Amino acid sequence: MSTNAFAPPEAGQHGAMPRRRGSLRLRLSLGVPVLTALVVGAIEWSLGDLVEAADGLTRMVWLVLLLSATQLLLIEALLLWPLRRLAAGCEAMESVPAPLADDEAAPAPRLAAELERIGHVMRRARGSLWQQGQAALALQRELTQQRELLAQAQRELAANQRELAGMARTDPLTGLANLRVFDETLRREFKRAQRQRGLLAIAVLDLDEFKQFNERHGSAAGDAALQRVARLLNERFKRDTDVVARLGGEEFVALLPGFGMAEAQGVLELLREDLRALRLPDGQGHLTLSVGLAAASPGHPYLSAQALMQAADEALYIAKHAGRDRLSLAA
Ligand SMILES: Nc1nc2c(ncn2[C@@H]2O[C@H](COP(=O)(O)OP(=O)(O)OP(=O)(O)O)[C@@H](O)[C@H]2O)c(=O)[nH]1
Repeated sequence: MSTNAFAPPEAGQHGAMPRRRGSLRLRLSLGVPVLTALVVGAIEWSLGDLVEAADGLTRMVWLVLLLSATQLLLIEALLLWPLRRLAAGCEAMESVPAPLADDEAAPAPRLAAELERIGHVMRRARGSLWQQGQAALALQRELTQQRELLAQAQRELAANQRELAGMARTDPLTGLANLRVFDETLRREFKRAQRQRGLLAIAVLDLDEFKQFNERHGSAAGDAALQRVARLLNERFKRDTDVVARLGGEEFVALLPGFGMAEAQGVLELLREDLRALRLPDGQGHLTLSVGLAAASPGHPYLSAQALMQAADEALYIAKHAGRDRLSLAA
């Protein structure tokens, strides 16, 4: 039996097992009587005279002893010895295999090559993982940049929306409220004045002969002049309730809640003085204003906001036709 209990079975060994079991049975059933008879015969033949001389009982005892000894030997040889080998084999299979001796380590070169191959695959896998990690980091950086760009775009969009909303309510050249805002405010303040039996004045202001100014000094100078007049208006009408707007071209309007004709007239005269004092660039001379003023009060009511506005417009028309650079009061 091999010392290596884990050695693979030799070819055909499994197939031979049933035959070996059959052979054992044959040996036990046929071999034992036959061999016993042969052994007894041989002994009787070799001890012939001695056996012949013995009496019947002694001969019988002798034969029984011989048979028993022979059968014991045969059972030992044919049955017990194979069983012992089998038991030894099973014990060897259950025990821990002994380490391979150096001369038994034949697969070492193959094992080393396999380990080398596995190491190579693991190094490649590690390199691939590192590359994927780098790619993920680059993607993360890109994502952060895109987020910053998106946040920047959102800020710009919000600013643009505010600007657009502002543009919808303001005159782009002067920054004053536009006609739409003025109309809303006029309707609101007129109703309030009616409700509270308060005062409400409207002044329509128009620069005189601005066409000539543009022709002499250019439209850029005209734009700058319009901006300076707008600043004067803002400075002069600076109460929270005052609203100054550009109606278009060189025409402006001031809505003065709580002011009657006298108060509004006083402020407008100051404004005309401001304009006279305004220093324009060399050679541009000075600007003058024509103003039409109308005021609603409990003693002088108007039917509607439009009627009040129309009265101020008519007063302006009178001021223009009276020679310009003056303030005209609505009747
Ligand atoms: N530079 C500049 N000029 C403008 C603007 N809007 C209108 N104007 C000019 O203002 C002038 C207005 O001319 P008119 O309506 O005849 O009025 P005016 O010359 O002031 O004459 P009166 O009002 O009768 O005194 C025109 O020449 C327009 O081109 C603007 O935003 N910028």
